[in-house]
Amino acid sequence: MHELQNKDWQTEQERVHSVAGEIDKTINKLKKNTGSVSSDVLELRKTFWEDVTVNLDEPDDVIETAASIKQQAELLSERERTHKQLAQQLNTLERLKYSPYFGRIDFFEDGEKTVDSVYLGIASFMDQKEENFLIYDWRAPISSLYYDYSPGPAHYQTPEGIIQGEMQLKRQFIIKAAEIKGMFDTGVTIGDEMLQEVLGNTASTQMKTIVATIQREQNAIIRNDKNKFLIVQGGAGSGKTSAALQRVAFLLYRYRGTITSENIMLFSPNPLFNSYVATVLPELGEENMQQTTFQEFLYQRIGRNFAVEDSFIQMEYLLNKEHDPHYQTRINGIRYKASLDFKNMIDQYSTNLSIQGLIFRDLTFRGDPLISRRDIHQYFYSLDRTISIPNRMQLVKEWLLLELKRAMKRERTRSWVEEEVQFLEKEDYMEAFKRLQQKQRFSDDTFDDFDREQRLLADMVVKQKFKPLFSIVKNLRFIDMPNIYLQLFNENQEYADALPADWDEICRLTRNRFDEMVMSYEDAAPYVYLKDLLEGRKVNTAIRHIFIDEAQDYSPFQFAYIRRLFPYSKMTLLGDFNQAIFSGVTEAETVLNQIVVAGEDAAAFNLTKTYRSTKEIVEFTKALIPGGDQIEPFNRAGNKPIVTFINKNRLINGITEKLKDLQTAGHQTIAIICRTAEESKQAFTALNKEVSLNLIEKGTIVYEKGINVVPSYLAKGIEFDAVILYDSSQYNRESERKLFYTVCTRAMHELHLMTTNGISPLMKKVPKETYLIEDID
Ligand SMILES: Nc1ncnc2c1ncn2[C@@H]1O[C@H](COP(=O)(O)OP(=O)(O)OP(=O)(O)O)[C@@H](O)[C@H]1O
Repeated sequence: MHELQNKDWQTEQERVHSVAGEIDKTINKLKKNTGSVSSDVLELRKTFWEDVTVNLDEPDDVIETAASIKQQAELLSERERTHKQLAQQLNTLERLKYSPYFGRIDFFEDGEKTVDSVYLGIASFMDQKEENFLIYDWRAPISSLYYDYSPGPAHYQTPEGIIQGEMQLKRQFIIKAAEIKGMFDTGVTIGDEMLQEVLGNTASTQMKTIVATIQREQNAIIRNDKNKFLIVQGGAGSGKTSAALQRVAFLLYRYRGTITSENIMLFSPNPLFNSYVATVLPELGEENMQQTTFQEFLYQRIGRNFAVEDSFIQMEYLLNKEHDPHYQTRINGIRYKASLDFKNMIDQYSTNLSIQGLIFRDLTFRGDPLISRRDIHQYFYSLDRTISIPNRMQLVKEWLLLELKRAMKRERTRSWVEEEVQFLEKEDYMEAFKRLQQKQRFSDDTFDDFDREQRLLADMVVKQKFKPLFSIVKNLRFIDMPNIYLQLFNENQEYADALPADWDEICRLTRNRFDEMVMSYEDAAPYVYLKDLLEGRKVNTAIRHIFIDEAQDYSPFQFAYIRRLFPYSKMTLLGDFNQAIFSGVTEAETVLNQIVVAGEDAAAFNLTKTYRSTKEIVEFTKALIPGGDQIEPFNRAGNKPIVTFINKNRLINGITEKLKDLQTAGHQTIAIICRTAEESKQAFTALNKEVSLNLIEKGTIVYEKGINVVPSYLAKGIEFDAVILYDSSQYNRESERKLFYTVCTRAMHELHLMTTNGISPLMKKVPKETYLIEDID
């Protein structure tokens, strides 16, 4: 380091110490406040009832008591809120004290006399007089200069307009425990050195923030506040998920006061991924957004009677059951049910249902029909046709509830009731006695009392027996949804202009599955969509921004469904059509390669630089996919991928040896990726005798450092230091190319492909110089 640098380093280090000292002062002040607020909260909780005047003598007193309780509760919740905010602030300050900032820019604004030095960190921090920013939040308008420009002319956007000027310096820091560990003045992009440092680290089982090294193309996605729809296509490891999460943080900052983490929802591929990304926002001092998986979201709407398949069961079928006689029909069905054509068919069908064709269920009581499906049908279609179907369903519901009440009255005097009363438990008698007492209906005449009690007990018996019927009616389960849905699967149906060639077969297969009470994954969204059209479902107005990660796994139909439920929400879709592993097998359309938001306020982004894997791994993986030459690796060196020929009998031994070598080389998260869940289980059982490892299954919520055995489709979205493909020769169908690409791109530093049956045909076009061959057969 030459002298100037040395001097700079010293000056910067002094500033870090001084800022950390200031932060410390604020922390101490805040701690005192927090202390008093938390003792307020404790005290309020303890004395809650002492401070409330409870008097229930007169109606007026009751009202006053209620008001007094409400006031006390409001006071407590206000204090609790303050406490939470203070705790959050303290948390952020502690982080700032450890590492106050990661970047500095010197900006000479046009028309000003002095240069501003702007230091960027995860949150803003002002001096004690609250006059100057010692740290700027990375999301502040001026901070975008850091991500968008290298020294030279630069400008940034503020709500008031564009600010022009010249950037004179751009500097990056690595600061830990208030000590500068690294400092780089950067030229063109955000420091190669810094990225090298970050990306060269070992993989973590939780995703990390990238605020210090966000790249310009990523910044454009993160800060976009103009468009309703953002569609991001990006290669494996190009930072789509990272961009999504930093964008959440940006939106929370940009719209603070109007939206909170409660108003943002992320759809992610599985629960494991949910927990993988869960630490990013808290690291940035923000609360996590709402997280869900599409399945979870959908399945709340399907009755409990069905065995509901998830996308993983579907995937297992697609990978394992190639020789099933219905395989091709199922695939054709999946493809059609993913399309907007099918949605149009359902729309047409539902319009027709307004006039005719709805099917209802009998309401039966003690084995006899109480209200027949025909009566319900008649009642429904006697209602004014201009009333929407959901509104007519509500009217039917009200009518049925009345009918049930009438029927209940009739039943009370029937002999079965009297019989049942005999068998009531002692507790039921006590209950009846209590109720009579409450109603003060006991008279002096004990004979009358006996009669009254009997009537009340009869009431109780009847009510109990009618309870399930009331629940059916209230939940609209008198609509025979499965059969209404199945009516679509009719060879002569007329709701679509063009049907798939083997429509008859698709109909048969769909009906058979329903007969077995199995809801296939491809039917779930269409079924719920139709159900919503008939029953009505309130649209969600609380969610203002939706993020869909791994968007390539959503069909246009599923996306249309999500849009219908969140009509007021802005949406960011991120995905990679080369990782469309489900539609890779079925060739169904995905939301990413069909323009589902054509003609709307949408912006498209294409991320071609990739950061996860070493240059050598990327050179290999990009040759696996069409158009892969556009993918540009970040320049980080490592070993070439190794293809290992091995006899099937020796596979477990061979992998065990590799695992030992990889651990010796310091790799902390190692994945053995198998093609299916079945293969994962076998591999796990065999390897578990040799080394300590974990098995990841579809219900797995967190994964640990160490060695993990994981089925291909569950590895998506996450990354490992080293990846061993259990048997790469098994990826041999063209339809599994995307799956093969997805699993190979999970590796950050090392990729090993075991093969028991020659080189996978999917590697035909991969240049030989991009990998090494090892033969331990
Ligand atoms: N600007 C950046 N600075 C530092 N690291 C980055 C940056 N962008 C991406 N990365 C890192 O690259 C890796 C891949 O990022 P991420 O998972 O967001 O990519 P992705 O596009 O969602 O990948 P995939 O489609 O394969 O799931 C992560 O380790 C992430 O931290």
